[in-house]
Amino acid sequence: MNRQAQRSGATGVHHNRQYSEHYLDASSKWFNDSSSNHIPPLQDYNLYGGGGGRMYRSNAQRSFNEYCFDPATPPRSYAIKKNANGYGDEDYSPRDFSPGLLDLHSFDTELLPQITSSNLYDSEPYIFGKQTVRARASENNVSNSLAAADNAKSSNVAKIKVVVRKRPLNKKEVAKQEEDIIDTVSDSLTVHETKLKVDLTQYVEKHEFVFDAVLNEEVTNDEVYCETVEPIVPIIFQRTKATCFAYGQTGSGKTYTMKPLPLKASRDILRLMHHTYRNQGFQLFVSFFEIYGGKLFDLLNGRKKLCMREDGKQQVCIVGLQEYRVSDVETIKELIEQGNATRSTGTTGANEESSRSHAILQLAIKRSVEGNVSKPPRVVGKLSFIDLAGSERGADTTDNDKQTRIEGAEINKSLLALKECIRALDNDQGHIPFRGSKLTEVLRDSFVGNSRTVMISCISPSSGSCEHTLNTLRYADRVKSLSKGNNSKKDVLSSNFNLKESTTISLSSVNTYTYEDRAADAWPEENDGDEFSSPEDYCEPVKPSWKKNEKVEQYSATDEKFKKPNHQIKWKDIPKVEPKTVHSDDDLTALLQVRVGY
Ligand SMILES: Nc1ncnc2c1ncn2[C@@H]1O[C@H](COP(=O)(O)OP(=O)(O)OP(=O)(O)O)[C@@H](O)[C@H]1O
Repeated sequence: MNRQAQRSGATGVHHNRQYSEHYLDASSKWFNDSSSNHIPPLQDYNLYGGGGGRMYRSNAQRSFNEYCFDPATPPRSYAIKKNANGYGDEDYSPRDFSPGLLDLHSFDTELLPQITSSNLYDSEPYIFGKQTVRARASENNVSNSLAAADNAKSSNVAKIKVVVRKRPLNKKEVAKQEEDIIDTVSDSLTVHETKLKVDLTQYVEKHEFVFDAVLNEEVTNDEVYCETVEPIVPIIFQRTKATCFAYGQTGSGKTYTMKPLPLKASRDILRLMHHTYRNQGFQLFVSFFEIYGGKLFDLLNGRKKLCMREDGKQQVCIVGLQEYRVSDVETIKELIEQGNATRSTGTTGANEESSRSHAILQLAIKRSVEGNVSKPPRVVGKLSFIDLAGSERGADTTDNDKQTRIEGAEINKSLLALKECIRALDNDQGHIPFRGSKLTEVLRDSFVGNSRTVMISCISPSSGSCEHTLNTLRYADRVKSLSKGNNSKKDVLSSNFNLKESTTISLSSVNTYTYEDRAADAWPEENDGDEFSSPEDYCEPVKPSWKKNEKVEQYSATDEKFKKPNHQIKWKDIPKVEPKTVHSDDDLTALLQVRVGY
């Protein structure tokens, strides 16, 4: 039984995979991939703490010490802590030692050149202790086959995967009697938008979307990790750069979703380093910085201002960024916590603890060239986590102060630049405007060359956020089209499918929630940061009126009309929809226009 099936069974969540013809190719790649997980179980890793593993641990420690006390590297103090299993772990507090280099500009950021399989696994830059040649040879054989499996796996991982995560209604939304207007079935979701006709009767317009995965409000952060990042972890050992980023309106759950992912990924990376790639000399480095107001700040070095440069090979270098070489999960946890605490947050009209910056946490796998430890190690692969600042509408910012509005304008400017890049990639344009913003310069890696990208679009289920939600989903849909190759005709079709699969249902007899009410309550004046502080705070979703309505059911997502996206279909009662809503491909452009008034 594959993991998906197990998960569905365990949680009762909806994830039964059904792929429409349109999406089978890319999605099934991921499906195949995630169903065959070669990462050894966590227990295997823990075993290294005792028995036969001890030799490895002490050897690893020696190797690490050798590195740390290399004359080229400033000496560090460190403390031995006991880990959960009672075994000693080097635990380097970020404050206890100076970081392991890194002026990225000062050395080659190019990926380590391709190493032939025999080279890779025969060479031993770090020869550990008293292992016999035979033992090493047999270990290398195991590593070879596991690594070969990872190689095969990496080629099956789609270049871009788009996942949508719906959060639960929060207390405030429930108190305002806002409804859950998002219906999820398998990998599709339907947004039920309440609208008014010219004669002021209400109707519901349905918008249907299909993505690589749709995660509903019951899905845990662990499951989000399994669906999104876990499949790309092994491939960063295969000379690949991978990026996971969260996109969505402020307060939609981006930080909540992104925060746990790097630590979970580090755990898997270390497990691979200590198991599949044991004795191969791979090293793990962590860096964490933010883009705030178009400037870069090092979150692991007292918010030191950083400088971004492009070298002759168009490689982006972040001058002065400090990286920490890490070898245990606890240290990574401390670093991540330190970085998160240093991040710029603020209160907006929409979220009390809003991230006002784009935060970028990078896990880099490095390896010394041909085992030459005297040279600085070179990047083999990189996994970047980007928690984008929330997108906002001008309408949401009326009660924000000037600083917050300027921040918002800057955020939207960079998100627009990102959209421009995506559009250019989508159209297969020769020139991709990566230089449009600092954000896109950093993200350049994610979209070119041998790269993999996972976009997690976070949405709120509430009726008051409907417009935001549709904007986010259309944006995600655009990104999704990139994963289908550069067949623009096909892309147009798939986009049209998502945009046109909407219909209208008269709700005048059922829905008493007026347009004016909705406009007034479009977004809470302020968001209580503790609204989700404990599981008890989750609110039992109110059964939405469209779910109670018989007429609505007859137009459900399983309707034949939805199954076959036939653009000749003439929907009954389709009113003239405001162009802003229908043709919102340029939502971010519209956002910027709103901001011109500043
Ligand atoms: N899936 C979820 N389950 C439970 N609580 C959630 C979920 N998603 C978000 N929340 C809660 O919603 C609130 C807002 O989430 P979060 O801060 O992650 O939003 P955000 O999109 O990062 O906002 P901003 O862009 O303003 O930083 C937080 O209190 C968070 O705990």
